[in-house]
Amino acid sequence: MTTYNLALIGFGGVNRALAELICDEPQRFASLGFELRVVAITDLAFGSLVQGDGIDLAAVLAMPRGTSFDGLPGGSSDPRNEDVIKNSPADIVVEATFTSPIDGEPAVSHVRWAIESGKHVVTTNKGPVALRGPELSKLAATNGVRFEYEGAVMSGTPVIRLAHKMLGGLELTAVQGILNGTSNYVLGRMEAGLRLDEAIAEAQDLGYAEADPTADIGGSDVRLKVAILANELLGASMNPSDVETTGIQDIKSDDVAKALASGHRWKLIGEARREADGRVVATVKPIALQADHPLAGISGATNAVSFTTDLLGAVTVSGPGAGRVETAYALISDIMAVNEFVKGAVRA
Ligand SMILES: NC(=O)c1ccc[n+]([C@@H]2O[C@H](COP(=O)([O-])OP(=O)(O)OC[C@H]3O[C@@H](n4cnc5c(N)ncnc54)[C@H](O)[C@@H]3O)[C@@H](O)[C@H]2O)c1
Ligand SMILES: N[C@@H](CCO)C(=O)O
Repeated sequence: MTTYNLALIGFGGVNRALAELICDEPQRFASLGFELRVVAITDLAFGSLVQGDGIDLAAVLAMPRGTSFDGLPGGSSDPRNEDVIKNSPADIVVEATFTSPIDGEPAVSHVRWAIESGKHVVTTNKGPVALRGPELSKLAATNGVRFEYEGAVMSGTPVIRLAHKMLGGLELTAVQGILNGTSNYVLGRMEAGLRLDEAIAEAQDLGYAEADPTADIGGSDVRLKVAILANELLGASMNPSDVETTGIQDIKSDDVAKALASGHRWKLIGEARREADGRVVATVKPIALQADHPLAGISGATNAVSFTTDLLGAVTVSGPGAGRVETAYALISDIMAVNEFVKGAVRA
C-alpha cells in the first residue's frame, strides 16, 4: 500500500480534525488504498516539528494550544514554514493557515514553496485560490504536481470537482448560492432571538468562523468564493475586488423579525452570472427571500449552490459549508485526487 507523508502547515481546527481522523480511523484510508503519515507540523502557536518516521499524533493532539514543540526531537518553537515546506520529507503539503482576503499571504508563499520543491499541495485556504489560483495551478502543472482546493468553497461538500467532472458537458451561465456557513448560522440564530454578537460567538465556538469573523459577516469570505466559482466554472478572470460586496453587518434583529413575520428569511447570497455580451458579473448581498424560495430553507451552517445550465436547468448542491471535520473531509477528497494522479502517472 502507498504511504503519503504529510506536512501540516497550520495546526488549528481543520488540520487537527484531519490529524484526529488519521490517528483514530486508519481503516478509512486503507480502504482508499493508501496510508497517511504526518512527518511535519508547523503552527504559530506551537512552532515546528519534523519527524521523518512519523509524528505521534495522539501525543501532539494532547498538547494544549500554546505549548511549544521545542524540546521534542525535531522540534522548534519557531514555525520555520519555509524550511519545513522545502526540506521536510513530505509528499503532500496540507495548507490550513489563516485566509488573507487581501493578498492571500502567507499561504500563497507556502503553496509556491511546496510546488517548487516538487510537493503536492492540498488546501482549504481560499486566499491563494481566489487571488493566485490560475498562476499556482499552472506552476503545479509545470512541476508535475497537484494543487487541489476543494475545501475553498462549501468545505467538504463537493462543488468544484463535481462541477468540473460531472457538469463539463453543459454550458453554465450562472452560479448562485449561500456560501458562508457562519453568516447563515448567525441569521438563523437571530431569527431565534439572539443578538448578532451572541450568534457570532456561537459560530466561533462551533469552528465555523474565520479567525477574523468580520470576513464572514462583512461578506469578504463569500466574495473570495464567488470569485473562485466565476473563474473555475464560468471561465472568468476575476479578482475578488471585482465582486460588488455587501455583508449582513447592518441587518438588525428587528429586520430579521419583520422579515419572518411577513414570510421572508434574510440570506447572504453570492452570485456570478454571464451576461449576454459575455461579461461575467458577480455580487454578494443580503436578500430577504420569500419562504418558498429554494434557498430560504437552507439553515444553520449548511450551504447550497445552484448552477444554471443549458440542458438541465438549475442543478443544486447542498451540504455543510463549514465545520472542522467537514472541512477536513475536503482535504481527504483532495488527497484522493492526488492519489489518482500518482497512480495514473505510475501506470502511464
Ligand atoms: N473551519 C472551517 O469551517 C473552514 C471551512 C473551509 C475553509 N476553511 C479555511 O481553512 C483554513 C483553516 O481553518 P481553521 O478553521 O483550521 O482555522 P484556525 O484559525 O482554527 O487555524 C489556523 C491555524 O493556522 C495557524 N497559523 C496562522 N498563520 C500561520 C503561519 N504563518 N504559520 C503557521 N501557522 C499559522 C494558526 O496559529 C492556527 O492554529 C482557513 O484558511 C479557513 O479559511 C475553514
Ligand atoms: N468561515 C467560513 C468557513 C468556510 O469557508 C464559513 O463560515 O463559511
